[in-house]
This record gives sequence, C-alpha cells and structure tokens, in this order.
Amino acid sequence: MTNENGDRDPIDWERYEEEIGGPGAADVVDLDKARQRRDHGDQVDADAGPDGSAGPVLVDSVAAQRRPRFTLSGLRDAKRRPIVPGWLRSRAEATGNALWALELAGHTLAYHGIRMPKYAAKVTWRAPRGAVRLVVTYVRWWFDREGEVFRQASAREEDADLYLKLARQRDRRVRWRGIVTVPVALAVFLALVWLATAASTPTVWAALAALIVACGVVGTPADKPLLDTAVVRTDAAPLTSAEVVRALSTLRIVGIDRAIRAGDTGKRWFPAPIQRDNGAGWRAEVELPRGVTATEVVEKREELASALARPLGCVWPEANTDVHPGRLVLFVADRDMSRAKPVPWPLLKTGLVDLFKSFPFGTDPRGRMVPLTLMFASMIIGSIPRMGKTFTLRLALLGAALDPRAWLYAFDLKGTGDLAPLEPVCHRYRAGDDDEDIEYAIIAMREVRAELRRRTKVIRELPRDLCPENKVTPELADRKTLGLHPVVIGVDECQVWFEHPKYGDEFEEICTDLVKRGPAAGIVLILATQRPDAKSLPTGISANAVLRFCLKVMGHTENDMVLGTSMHKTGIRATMFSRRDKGIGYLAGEGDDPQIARTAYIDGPTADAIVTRARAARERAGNLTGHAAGHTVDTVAVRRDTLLDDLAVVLGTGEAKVWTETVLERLAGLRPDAYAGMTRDQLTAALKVHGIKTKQVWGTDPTTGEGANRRGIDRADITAAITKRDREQGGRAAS
Ligand SMILES: Nc1ncnc2c1ncn2[C@@H]1O[C@H](COP(=O)(O)OP(=O)(O)OP(=O)(O)O)[C@@H](O)[C@H]1O
Repeated sequence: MTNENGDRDPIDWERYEEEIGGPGAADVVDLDKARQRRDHGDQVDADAGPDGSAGPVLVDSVAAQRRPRFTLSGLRDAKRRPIVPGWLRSRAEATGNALWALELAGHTLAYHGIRMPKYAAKVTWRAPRGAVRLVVTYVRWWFDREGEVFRQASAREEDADLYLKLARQRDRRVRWRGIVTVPVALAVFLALVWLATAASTPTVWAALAALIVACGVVGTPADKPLLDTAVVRTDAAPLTSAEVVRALSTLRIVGIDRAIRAGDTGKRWFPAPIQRDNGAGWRAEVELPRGVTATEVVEKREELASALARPLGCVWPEANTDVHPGRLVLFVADRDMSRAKPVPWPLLKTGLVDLFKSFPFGTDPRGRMVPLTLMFASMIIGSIPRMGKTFTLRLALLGAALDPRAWLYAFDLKGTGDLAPLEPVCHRYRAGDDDEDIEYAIIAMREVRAELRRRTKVIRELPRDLCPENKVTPELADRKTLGLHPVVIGVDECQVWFEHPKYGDEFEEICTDLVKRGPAAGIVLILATQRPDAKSLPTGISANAVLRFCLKVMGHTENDMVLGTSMHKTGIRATMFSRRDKGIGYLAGEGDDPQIARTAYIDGPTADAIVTRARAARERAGNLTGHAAGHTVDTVAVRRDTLLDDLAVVLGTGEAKVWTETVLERLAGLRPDAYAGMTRDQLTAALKVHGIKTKQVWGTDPTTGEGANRRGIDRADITAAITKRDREQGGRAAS
C-alpha cells in the first residue's frame, strides 16, 4: 500500500479495516447517521473512536501503539530502586563486606611487607638502568628524536618544502626545550649541592632512596613487575546479551527456535542491562519470546551451562513469576557454587541464637547470607540420598542448641550417629531404629504431645495483655515458671517412624498435631526424609509445614511434596540440581519466595566444638535437662501399654457398648495427665494399634435425654484384645 507521500507502507491498513468490519464494512458504516447520532447527544457507540467518530480504531496502528512518555500513573506504578544498596541495609552483610575488605588489605600489606628486602634489592639493581633510561629519554625529547623518521622520509622522497618545514619545526623545538633544560639542570645542580653541603644525613638518605626507587621503577622491564602478586584473581569473562541469546537458542525450546526463525535477533529480550550482582557474578533478566516459559529454561540448566561454556555450579536460571511466567532471571556466578569454599558459619566461634529471630543458615548463589527462623514453623527437609539432609538437620539443631532456653529432641533413625555431636545438649536423644529406640521415641513424643496440651491450656488461660496473639512470645519463653521455652524436635529419616507397623499411626497422629498446633505453642518439628512420598511424609504433615528445604530430588512429585503443591509448575524445581550440588537446595517459607541456598558446612568435629559452647551457655542458664543432665527414660512403660486396661476399667461391667465421647470423659477422669485433651481421632488411632475399631452405638444423651446413634466402643472388643495380648505375652514369656 502507498501512503500520501508516496512511501510504501509495509502494513496494509485497508485490508485490516475491511477484515475487522467484515466484507464490505466500508459500505455498512453510515457516517452521516453516525454524525447525526453525535449531534443529537446520543451515547457514543462502543466501537466509536477516541474522537467520537464511528467505526473501529485499529489498536495496531502506529498512533495507537505510541505510548505517552511521561504519565503520572506510570510514575506511580514505577518500581523505585532502593536508596541504600541492599548489601548496606543488612548489618551482617555490610559487616561481612567490611571485614572482607579489611582482611584483604591486611593480607596484601603483610604479603608485601615481608618481601620489602627483596623489593629493595630489585630496585637497587634496576636503578642504574633506570637512570640511563631517564637520561636517554630526556635527551631524545630535547633533540626531538621522535620526529626524525618523518624528516628522513621527506629527505628520501626529496620533498624539499616538507623537509624545510620539519627542520624549522625541529629547530624551534630544540631551542625551546633547551631553554627549559637550563632551569631544570640548575635546580638539579642546586639540589645536589644542598644535599652535599647543608642537608641533614636522614634527608640525604631519603633523597638517595627516593632517587633509587624512581630510577628502579623506570628501569623495571615491562614483563618483570617489581611487586609479586599478593592476590591472584580469576576474573570470569563478562556475560553479554549476545552470549545469552546464543545459549538460549541452542536449548531446542520450540518457542525460542520459532522466534529466531522468524528473524528475532533477541535484541529486545533484555528489559534491563546485564549487571554485576553483589560482586559475585552477572545477572541477566530475560523476557523470553511469547509463549516460552522460564521453567522450560530452568529444566535445561545443564544444557544452558554447556551453551554458556560455564561450570554447572555457576549457572542459576530462575523464573520470576511475579512479572509473568516468561520472565527469566539468569544469574551466572564467577565461581562454581558447589566447588567454592563454603563461607564459614558466623556462629562457629561466638554468638548465641534467639530462636524467635533468624540465624544464619547458608548462602545464596550471590554469596549473600540466607537466614532461617525456626520459631512458629515446622520444617521438612527432603532429597535423594547423600545430598546433605542430615547436615542440614544438624545445622538447624545446632542453631537451636545455641538458644540456651530451647529443649532439643534429636532422633537419628539412620543410626549412624550423625546427630551424636548434639547429644550433650539434648533433652531426649536416640540413634537407631530398633524396637527399643522406637519405644524410646514414642514415649518422648507422647511426652511432647502432653506438653503441647499443657501449653495450649497455659496460653489459653494467660491474660490478654501478656499473650495478645495467643502464642508464645520471647518474653513468655523467658519466664521459667510458665515452661513455654522453645522445644525443637529433629528427626532424621522420619519415614521409619511413619512406616512402623505398630506405632506408625500414633507417630503420624502426634506429628500432624505438632505440625498444626505446635508452632504457636513454641514447639518446632523438623523432619528429614530421603523418600518424600505420601507414605514417608503423610500429607497432613507435608501440607502444614511452613519451612521447606529441598535438595536434589528426581521428580516433580517429590519436589512438590517437599516444597509445596504446584511449586514444580511455577518453576521452583529442585530437580535441576546436580548430584554434585551437595548442601544446595531450595529453601521455601523464609521470605516471600523460595530461594536457592547452600547450607553452611559444619562437619562432626566443628559441630562438637559448637555444642561444647552451647552446653556451657546452658549450664550458665541452668537449663541442662533430660538426657543432657543424665536422666533416662523408662522404656518399659511403653511396653506396659495401659490403654486397654484403662478402657476395661472405664467401660465397667454394666454396659456392653459406650459412646466414644463418654469413654474419653471417663478416661480423662481416671488419668488426667495421660488422657486430658485426648480427641476422638486420637483415641481411634490408639485403638487401631490393638486392632479395635469404633462402631455405631445406640445410647442416650445425658444432657438432652434423647436417644441417638453415635460412634462408640464395644466392651467385648476390649476384652478380646486384652485376652489376645495376655496370651501373646504369656507365650513370649514361656518361650
Ligand atoms: N553445605 C554443604 N557443603 C558441602 N558439602 C556438603 C554440605 N552439606 C553436606 N555436604 C556433604 O554431603 C554429604 C552427604 O551429607 P548427608 O549425610 O547430610 O546426606 P544425606 O542426604 O543425609 O544422606 P543419606 O540420605 O544417606 O542420609 C556429606 O558427606 C557432606 O560432606
């Protein structure tokens, strides 16, 4: 199509107009009628243009596409960049950076300081050559030797005019430079005379030293620097947009390939320039071609690393779904995260933890500290074997150990003793999965459940001003009389509990209760498992945990099991980690978005040293309890399960069947410490262990006096279960 100026417009606007209005649209729109309607003040047609004229306005026209440069609403919605940079706002990070700079300066000074004699010898050796170089350079300048080539060239080409011009210019220069030389020479001469006659000895030596250093520096060959290298830098090449586009185009992602085939050069894929981030690498934001999601790229992290020719541990693609699913944030670190020396844990040698506040957990790919706040949360740690779950659990428990108020329960069901360093500070500790160990654990967990019930009652009865949010506060935790100190329970390989044939259901029921109600009561449950599936990590637990740390997993089901529903779909994929990424995972629940973190690496001996410090702090606070104080748990108690006998007592002989709620009331009356607060579900689960099921029971409501059919217990079932148990125990005793 040709416009008024005779230029060819690449867009056939007439055709598009016709298409919008349908065939013959130009005939259908009656402009006169439209004008009449406007003149008569009729409502403007929905299709009317902005000027009120009838007919559709093409949004694809150049005018419609033009965006106003400056609008107030645009400014209101604009994202403000922080006045103080992020690393300065975090005290820990700012101190860390300042310490690093001081340390670097100290190292450099010490390195060069120790080499001063060597440098002095080098400088003295090079000084004569430097002196000659200085004199020669000066003489060359004085006699304008740099113009010599041109003068000779003009002579060779017999260009008399040019030669004369250059010769005259040289004469002028030599004369002028000679005039400058006289005062300079005089000054040097006078300085020498003064040094030789009137100056003090230190001044003479200082002047001589300065002269030697100056000459030595001038006499230094270009390929042999005077100073040795104190710090060897391994600077990574900068990341360029062309490189990113080229790498993305090799990933065989259909949408990207299609865009490139259609002539997209990728120049407009970058909404902001690629920047250095925290001095640790390059950060590129990429607006992927329409229809391509960032998760497609995240899944191909390994191929992307190969396309960028960087180690896998340097390449960290993430989806920024806050903007839209096609916005990719690519961080390319200078150093391989899985190989880099781990940043030492700040609490290694000094400092205690307040569990109500965060403590250092690890670092992100940018080298920034990642915190963890255990209070008011439960935590799940999951991955395939040998990725660092136990180390992560131990790290979290070490943090808890450094809060002298906290009671620690550590259960190492793998039984290898990985949690053994924590034993000196644990209120309850057990390694192994034998019957004895499981019995110990069930007693401990029953104890925690009873404690949970007690705490909820204490919190409920506290005056509003002391407990405004109906949850434990740091002040309440400090009051020893209330007994609301933090309780942190760590279980490694928790699937062993939940799959246990006898106590599995009870463990599940207690843990579900703890995950749901424990955080508000100051009880934190941390579960680690290498088999994150519905059986190893019951959904009631996995759905309610707040904190989640997912190291490498193999599939999206495990990913979502640990990190939460739909995480895989939204691009939070722990499947992208490689087997070398030990201790590296996605941490969700701390902060707004899940973040990649490498846990602080603490080996056994280091953990021992931290625990020694933690124990000393507990001794000072008078808070060495349970296992740590040498108390043992009577595991025989668990074998003498009193529930059946207690039921036999409360059911009496007169009634054949009793409603569950009535049984619960009677049990609470019989043993308030064991049964107060027990729910119907809990009783049902406890009965299931003995193979007893509740059934429909007809009875009369004592308050209303009306008959009703409700769930209840048959006394015959209890008697049968007791007989069976006694027979079995008798058989075992006889054998
Ligand atoms: N933050 C870390 N940095 C470097 N290496 C780590 C880190 N955390 C753990 N590792 C390494 O990973 C290895 C496995 O750790 P860990 O025993 O915790 O794995 P796991 O997942 O619990 O294994 P399993 O499933 O067999 O219990 C350890 O030997 C340790 O050296």
